[in-house]
Amino acid sequence: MWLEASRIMLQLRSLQKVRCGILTVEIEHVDADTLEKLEQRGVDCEPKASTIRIIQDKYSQKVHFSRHGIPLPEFMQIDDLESANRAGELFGYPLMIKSKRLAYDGRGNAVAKSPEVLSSAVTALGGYERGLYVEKWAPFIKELAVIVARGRDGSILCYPVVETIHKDNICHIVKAPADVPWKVRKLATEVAREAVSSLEGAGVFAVELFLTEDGQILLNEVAPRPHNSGHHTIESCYTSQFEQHLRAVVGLPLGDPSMKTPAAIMYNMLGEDEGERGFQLAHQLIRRALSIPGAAVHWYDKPEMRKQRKMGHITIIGPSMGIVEARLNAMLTEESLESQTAVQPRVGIIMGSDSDLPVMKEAAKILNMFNVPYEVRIVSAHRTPDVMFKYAKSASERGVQIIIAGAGGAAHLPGMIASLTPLPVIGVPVRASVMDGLDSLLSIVQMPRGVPVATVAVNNATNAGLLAVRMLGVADVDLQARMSQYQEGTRDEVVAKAEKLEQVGWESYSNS
Ligand SMILES: Nc1cncn1[C@@H]1O[C@H](COP(=O)(O)O)[C@@H](O)[C@H]1O
Repeated sequence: MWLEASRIMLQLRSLQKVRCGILTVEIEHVDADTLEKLEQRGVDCEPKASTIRIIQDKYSQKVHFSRHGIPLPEFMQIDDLESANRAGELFGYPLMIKSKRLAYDGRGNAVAKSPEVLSSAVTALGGYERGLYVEKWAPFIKELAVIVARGRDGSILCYPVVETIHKDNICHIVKAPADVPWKVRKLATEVAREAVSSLEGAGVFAVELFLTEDGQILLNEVAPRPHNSGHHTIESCYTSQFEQHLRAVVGLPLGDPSMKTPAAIMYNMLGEDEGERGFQLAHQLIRRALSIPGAAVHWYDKPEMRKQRKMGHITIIGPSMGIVEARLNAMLTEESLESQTAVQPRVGIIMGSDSDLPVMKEAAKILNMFNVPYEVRIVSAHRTPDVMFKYAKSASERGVQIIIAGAGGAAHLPGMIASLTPLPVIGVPVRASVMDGLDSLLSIVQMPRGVPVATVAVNNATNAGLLAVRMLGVADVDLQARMSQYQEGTRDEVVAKAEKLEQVGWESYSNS
């Protein structure tokens, strides 16, 4: 049974497009035979009554979640103008009016900015008969989403929290991971996990959330299926949401949901125009995407092109969010990628003054030797504190992975930089004109607990460069192999010198 299940899963995995609901495997381009086999193998191909109610009726979904104590915007059902007005008085305006059923991609939602426009907003949604409810306006600063996988045995795994950026109520861009503090990511994951734990069924669920200004996470809704906010996982995670869904439904162990690349952006290709013109515009974008590093194009091959219709998506992955954003801009603006990402340094070499350059250039020489891209800047903690602040804050976003900071005298630069960035900082005490560099050494090495600076010997920027290469080597097998080679080289040099000393004796060795 197990082998058969994995065989079916592998067969299904190779399919381009799989659409599933909870315990529903609705697969396009798959012969009835495979579906029959799934059923034979115990996969329910019909949704369960208890879960379908939650899927189809969003009001019931909200009632369900509020009963389970999941944080939600306040909501209530409206059946006529009287109850709608009552809701307006209770929640205030703007008031979010939602259709209970068939609401997706911005459809089935309307905003009433004042009591006067309540009726027209309701009419636009198809009237009270359609089944409506209202929600208190959630003053969110970001929309987040978490794909949660739940196995047949109830095991649960969460994908990284993403930020979804909407345009005209339609998902436009998904950024993975979301640029929010760690504690917000943790809270969002907890809320998503709780919401899915309260449901029945196996599969992947997309949990859409609001982040409010005061750091609260509110649940917006749960889509019980693979979702647009999880498309990036195809390229960016060890297990894509589609494979995960099949694993969950078939009853196999869930796969690793973590990201295998530091950053990803999913861009939805929406129809820009009707018909042929729309196809031409989409194909121009695809052409540009094909020249962008890390970009993967997914075209859904829908027969008809309509304005604002999702026709496909493009996922771009890369070593940092800043770099992925630059790639996206290059794709959308037709500017050359070089002008957007002229330098993609992995190491930043900074120093307090140009007088430090004769020492600090040795770090650059090492990075040259190992072909590690770097940038060199003069940033003074005392003379240009604002530049220092900006540099430290933007470094990680721009793809810098390690900062080597050198300074002399009251050498506060490495420590201050370390306090402003989560990146590792290597400090180089530069010997200034007095005290033989002891002042610089102590200023850099005596950091308070909680803010580490890896301090090398006075004036030894060579070691700072080598340490940076070793750090990068942890996740770069090529670089690590080259480091071993370098170490062998230094060893051979010493052995050769020792042999020579033995052969010629110390006197002629010192004179040579
Ligand atoms: N501590 C400090 C703050 N800003 C610059 N420095 C350091 O002061 C020393 C002397 O700098 P200058 O030669 O520009 O006077 C340099 O080592 C430089 O890193």
